Amino acid sequence: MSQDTRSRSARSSDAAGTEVDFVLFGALGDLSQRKLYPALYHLERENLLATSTRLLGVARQDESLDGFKSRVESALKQYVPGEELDRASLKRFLTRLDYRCLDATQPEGYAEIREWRQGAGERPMVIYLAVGASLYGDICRYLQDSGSLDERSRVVVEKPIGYDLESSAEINDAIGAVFPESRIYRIDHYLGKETVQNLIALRFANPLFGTQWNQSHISHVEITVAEKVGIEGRWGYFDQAGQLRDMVQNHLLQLICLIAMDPPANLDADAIRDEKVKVLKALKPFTDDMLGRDVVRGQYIAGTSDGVNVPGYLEEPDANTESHTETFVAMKAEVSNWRWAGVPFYLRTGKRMPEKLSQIVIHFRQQPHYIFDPDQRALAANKLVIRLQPDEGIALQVLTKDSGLDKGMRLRPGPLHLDFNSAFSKTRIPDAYERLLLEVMKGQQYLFVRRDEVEHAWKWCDSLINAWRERDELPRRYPAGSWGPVASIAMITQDGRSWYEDY
Ligand SMILES: NC(=O)C1=CN([C@@H]2O[C@H](COP(=O)(O)OP(=O)(O)OC[C@H]3O[C@@H](n4cnc5c(N)ncnc54)[C@H](OP(=O)(O)O)[C@@H]3O)[C@@H](O)[C@H]2O)C=CC1
Ligand SMILES: O=C1O[C@H](COP(=O)(O)O)[C@@H](O)[C@H](O)[C@H]1O
Repeated sequence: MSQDTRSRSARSSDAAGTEVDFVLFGALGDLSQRKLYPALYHLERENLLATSTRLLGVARQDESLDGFKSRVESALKQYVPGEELDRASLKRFLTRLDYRCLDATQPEGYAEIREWRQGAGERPMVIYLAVGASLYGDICRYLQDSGSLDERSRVVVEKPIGYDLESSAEINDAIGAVFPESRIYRIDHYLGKETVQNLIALRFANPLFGTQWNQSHISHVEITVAEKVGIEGRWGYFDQAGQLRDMVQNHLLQLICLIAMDPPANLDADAIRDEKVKVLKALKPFTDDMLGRDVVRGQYIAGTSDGVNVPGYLEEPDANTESHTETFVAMKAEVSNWRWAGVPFYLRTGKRMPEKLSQIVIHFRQQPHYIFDPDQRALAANKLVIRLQPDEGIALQVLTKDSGLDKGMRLRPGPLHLDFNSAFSKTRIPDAYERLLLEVMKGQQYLFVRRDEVEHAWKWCDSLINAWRERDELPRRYPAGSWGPVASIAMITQDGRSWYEDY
């Protein structure tokens, strides 16, 4: 028996307590194919799905059960690396599947779900809404009216919830009319990423950082979430959203929360979420004078990606040639509280950048009195680089003496580096959705976003969106394959700083 197989069978008991049935709305959509089936397959392979667990796929297309299974199998072949796709696990996974064609906006079809659940015994039902947020309210209501739910049913909803504070409140009200907050799981998949989880461990398990984590010791924080991809056939959705709603309102603000929050009293979901809400409330609202100076919007034009010519945003399939939607945003944010006053949080995120890179850089302040070579003064500060993807890891840049007889006391910056892949090479780093689905099955909410978090995040983003609208601010152009508009570099250099570039 290989070590891998042994460790998988050793874990088979872990599935205890996770018996659920999944009902997946949006079962033929992009998210299900690319993320949800691969994640569930991996849980299957790791023996983390209870034997009794079943999955009912729901979508509008008329599809036979065999047809559905073969579409799921194709998705797995496409999105799971060949060496991780084994026959036995695949077969087990496919036998769990069932499919119903129904239009979620029509109440009649929901009796099928109630019937499918008959005989499920004590297994709670997890309803995963991988459909547009405008359908969430109807689906919850019709599930309830059809008698498909009980007091253990849980609902998982995808981001973005709404378009602004008002629309998100309407959607949350509609979900909340059926499910209590304790059974609503709002996904932000960044919270399931390994290194994001590690932020909590790093900050609150290491006294070294605990004492340094404030404005007395940190000069500024950078967060870069660069995507190499463009719109990938999602123009219809993306053009209504833009990068601010698609990425900043959720993923980047969650990262700020985890960096900036005070230590929670314990690891309970609400203890963590209470602290995150305090950060969101402390975000300094945008004022008119900050717009030109501290915020840059961009939209990509044609350029190259890996040496191949790629179209601009306005030339993508389905594009509207008049669109002013941003595909890039950079900004200087501030958390106005005791711990962080005066510490800029520089954020940037965009599509069609030169590479896929998500990282946080914490820049520590320099020593109050400097005694080394004056030419090296700019080097003399520690940086903590937290790499979310690719190559998950954490590196602390420290200064040591350059070795050699002729070097005197010259400084050399170098990393104390923890590379997750080599340090923990026996363990595959699970995808965020695997962890999140597992937590839903266990009924644990600490990696999910509470309603007030979503709403405070919208409130802050709305202030910026309204300001853009009032000023009729157009996005600046940047070529695909570049790091965004030149103005995003000027935004940080005006403060005597630069984006960290040791990729
Ligand atoms: N794709 C992604 O990478 C991400 C997506 N999300 C969110 O996930 C959700 C799904 O996105 P995505 O998978 O991209 O969307 P797609 O458009 O690819 O898929 C939508 C799915 O919903 C089904 N559907 C639509 N309307 C109905 C209806 N009236 N009744 C029943 N089924 C319906 C479609 O069924 P049919 O095919 O039969 O029409 C299809 O299976 C959205 O909320 C999105 O914002 C969040 C993060 C990332
Ligand atoms: O939620 C979303 O995230 C993806 C980026 O996720 P990542 O895990 O690949 O960093 C983004 O492409 C998509 O537009 C957005 O909706």
